[in-house]
Amino acid sequence: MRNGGRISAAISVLTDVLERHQPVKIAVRDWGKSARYAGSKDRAWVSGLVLDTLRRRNSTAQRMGFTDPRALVLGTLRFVWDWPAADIEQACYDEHGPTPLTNAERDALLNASDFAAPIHVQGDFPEWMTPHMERAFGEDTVAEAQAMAVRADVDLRVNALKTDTEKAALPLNTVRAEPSKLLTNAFHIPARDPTQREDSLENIPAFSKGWVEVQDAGSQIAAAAANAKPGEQVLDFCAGGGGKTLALAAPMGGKGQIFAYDIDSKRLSALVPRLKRSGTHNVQLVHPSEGTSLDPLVEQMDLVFVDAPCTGTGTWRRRPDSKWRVRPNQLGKRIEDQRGILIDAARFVKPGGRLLYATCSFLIEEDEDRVAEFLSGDTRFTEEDAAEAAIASGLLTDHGAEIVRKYRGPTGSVRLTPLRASTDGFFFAVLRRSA
Ligand SMILES: C[S@@+](CC[C@H](N)C(=O)[O-])C[C@H]1O[C@@H](n2cnc3c(N)ncnc32)[C@H](O)[C@@H]1O
Repeated sequence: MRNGGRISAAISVLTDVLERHQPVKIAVRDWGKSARYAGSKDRAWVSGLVLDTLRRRNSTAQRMGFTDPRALVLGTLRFVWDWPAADIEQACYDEHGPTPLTNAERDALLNASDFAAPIHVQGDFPEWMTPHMERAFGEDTVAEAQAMAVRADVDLRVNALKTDTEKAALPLNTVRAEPSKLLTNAFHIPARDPTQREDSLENIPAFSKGWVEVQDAGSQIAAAAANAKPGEQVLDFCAGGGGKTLALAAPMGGKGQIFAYDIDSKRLSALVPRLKRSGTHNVQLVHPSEGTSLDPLVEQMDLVFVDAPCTGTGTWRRRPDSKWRVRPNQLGKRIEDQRGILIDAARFVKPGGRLLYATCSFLIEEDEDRVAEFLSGDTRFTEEDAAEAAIASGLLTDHGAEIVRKYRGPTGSVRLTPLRASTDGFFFAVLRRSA
């Protein structure tokens, strides 16, 4: 496809996302079905342009003076992809390209000067979130938010059940993976350019052999802070697709037991092939819909891991559409969920055991507030130093240790962000039940 046709496709996909509230993946898939002539490179290009447009939606709208999908896509080409205005004008004359630029659009594209704007525009986040963002980040709000408005890097966790970092390094050369700066058992791949054709990570042999798993370094560090040990009894209470389950299983070396539970049984099914690929044999799935029950596990667990459902604000780099979908009432609903889940999950911790609370949200309302409220209602638990717990796993590099100590809050929990650590936004706290 010529670029003009791709730009038209991006405008139509973005219209579906913004006006019909379709997730980007679905909207691109639907467009791909109707555009049989489009190859995988075209789909990556269109999807990349739509995602970048969503990442910088507010600031691009401000520069363009319009908020419609066409203005946003054209503005992204100019202000995010750095296309000269003349190239955008030219692409409009390609076969299937968008209609020619209006004078107002041309003026906006030619005027690339800096602009003064409120912080939700500078930081490209929904206006209603301003007080929440400022509560979490204070004067760093714009810088933190801007670091969430770029493409995400990709991290790979080396699966100790199958290989080690040294052996995994060679086959990972093909995907430009570099050793992680934060973790000794991980690799880091700089954000991919959607205009370049690159191998899908899931097609590389190291992935299909179960040597590596795609997992953000923030998520890996939260799992490290749980310090799951061989022989322990572990409950992954919100196991979902099992990212944390697998990361907890690796240091256990097949000894002990992990119970993977999720209220949504369907989500657990994604875990089955992942367990097989990773060579993990000590995980039992607990499906609420199949009548299996957690009751026998009450007060029996050395470790209960709560990867709580949340607004997912920490993943805005990867899922920029979710940034514009989050609403105050959803935040309220998530807080209610987190409150109930913490109380429920705590029942399974044995005396002396630990409860790890994690979210992929940077909102204090979903993080520190929830931990503080839980602790005030259950005085058997006290908070420990989550940074030192992560370091004790032996999985952090010196730099990783420095980062978790630097971003440890006054009560011991840790919040990582793209700006602070080049990770997703991730929060984790370690709570210990008295013996
Ligand atoms: C952040 S996701 C978990 C991601 C997963 N741990 C991973 O690493 O891939 C949160 C999960 O909590 C589950 N959940 C929501 N409410 C729950 C509840 N009351 N009890 C248990 N799980 C719940 C959701 O179905 C969702 O899969």
